[in-house]
Amino acid sequence: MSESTGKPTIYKGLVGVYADVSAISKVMPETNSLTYRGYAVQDLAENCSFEEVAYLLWEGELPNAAQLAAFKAETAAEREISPALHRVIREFPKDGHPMDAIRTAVSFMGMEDPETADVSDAAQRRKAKRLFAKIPTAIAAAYRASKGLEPLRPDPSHSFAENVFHLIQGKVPQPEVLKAFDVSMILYAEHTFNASTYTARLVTSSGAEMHGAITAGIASLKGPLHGGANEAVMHMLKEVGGPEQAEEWLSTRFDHKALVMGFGHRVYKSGDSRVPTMTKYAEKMAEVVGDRRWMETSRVLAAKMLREKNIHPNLDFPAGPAYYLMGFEIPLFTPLFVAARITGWASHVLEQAADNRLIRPLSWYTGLEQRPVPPMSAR
Ligand SMILES: CC(=O)SCCNC(=O)CCNC(=O)[C@H](O)C(C)(C)COP(=O)(O)OP(=O)(O)OC[C@H]1O[C@@H](n2cnc3c(N)ncnc32)[C@H](O)[C@@H]1OP(=O)(O)O
Ligand SMILES: O=C([O-])CC(=O)C(=O)O
Repeated sequence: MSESTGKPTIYKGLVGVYADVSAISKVMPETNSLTYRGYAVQDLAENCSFEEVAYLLWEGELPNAAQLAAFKAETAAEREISPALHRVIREFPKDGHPMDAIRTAVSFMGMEDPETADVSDAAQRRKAKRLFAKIPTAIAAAYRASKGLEPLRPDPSHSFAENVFHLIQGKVPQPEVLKAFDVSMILYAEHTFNASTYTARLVTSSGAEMHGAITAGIASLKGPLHGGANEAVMHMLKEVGGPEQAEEWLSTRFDHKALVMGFGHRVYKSGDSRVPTMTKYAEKMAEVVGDRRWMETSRVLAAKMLREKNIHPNLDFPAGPAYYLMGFEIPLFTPLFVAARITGWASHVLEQAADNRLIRPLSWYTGLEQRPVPPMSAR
C-alpha cells in the first residue's frame, strides 16, 4: 500500500509474482535453462521419447522398460474417440479454427468420461491419460472433417509420434521427421506457470475436474501472445517471402512499432532454453525437405532482432517452420502444442489439487463512486 496515494502495488500481468510452489519444472533465465523433474530439457529431448517424458512429468521419475511398456500399452488402448464425438465433430463449422475444435472436443470428452465428476487423484490421473491418448485422434478427426475426409482409426502399435502423422497425414514419415516431431513434443510439454498452465491451475483451485481445467488451458493457449504464436510465425515467414526481403520487412515492422511474432518472453530475457534444440531439428527438417528458405529467413530476422532490439526468439519461432516442413498445415500448429502441453497441464492440475487453496486475488476499484439508481424516466 502506497502511503501517499493509499493505493496498493498492482502487479499488472502478475509480473515477477511467485503465485505458488511447484516441483514439476524449473526455468532458470539466468542460465537460459529448463529442467523437468530435475532433468535438463535438452537431454530429455535428445535421449528420450515423448512417452517417457509424459511419464516423468506425471510420476516424477523416468520409467524403466517395463513401466514404459505398460504406459504405452495403456495409453495406446485409449486412443479411439466415441462415435458420439465423431458425430459432433462432423457438425463443426468447416471453417472453424482447429483450436476451437479441440477445445470443444475436450469439453465433450469431459461430459462422456466415465469418471467425469471424480476428482480423486487416481481418477484425475486416469482422465489425464485418456486425454493424452485421445487428443491427437480428435485433432485429426476435426481436421479431416473440415476437408470432407473420413477420419482414420488410431493404430495402437504406433508410437505417439507415428500415430499423430498417421491420423493427420495418413502416412508415417521417415525416422528423422519422427524424431524432430518427438523433440518438439518434449520441448512443448511443460513450462512452469505460463498463461495456459496457470489457467488450468486456477480452474482446478475451485474444485473443478480435469477436463474443465484442460478446456480452459486450451482456450488460453490459443492466444497469439502464447501458443498461437507458432502459427503466427509461419504466417509471418510466408509474408516476408524469403531471406532477401527479411531485413527490409523487419525495418517496416520496427517503424510501425509492431510485435514480431516468435520473439520475446516473459521469463527469459537473454534466450529461451529450448530454442537451440528446436532450431537444430528445424534445420534437419529443412535438409530432409530440401527447402532452406524458411530457416534462412528466420536466421536473418533473428540476427536483426538481436542486433537492433536485443530481443531473442522463443520456442514458437523454430517450431513454426519445423511443423511446416513436416507437412502440417498452419492452423494445426497450436493444436499440436496442445497434444504436447496436456502432459504439463495435467501435472499442474494434480499438483494444485494435492495442496489446494482457492485462487482469488483482489482488484483495486477505479470505477465510479456509489450513486443512486435513477428511475427509468430520468435516464
Ligand atoms: C510458447 C510461448 O507462449 S512463448 C511466447 C510466444 N508469444 C510471442 O511470440 C508473441 C510475441 N511476443 C510478445 O508479445 C511478448 O514478448 C510476450 C507476450 C511473449 C512477453 O511479454 P512481456 O513479458 O509483457 O514483455 P514486454 O512487453 O515487457 O517486453 C519488453 C519490451 O520488449 C518489446 N517486445 C517484447 N516482445 C516483442 C516482440 N515480439 N516484438 C517486438 N517487441 C517486443 C516490448 O514491446 C517492450 O518494449 P518497451 O519496453 O519499449 O515497451
Ligand atoms: O512460459 C511462458 O510464459 C510461455 C512459454 O514459453 C510456454 O508456455 O512454453
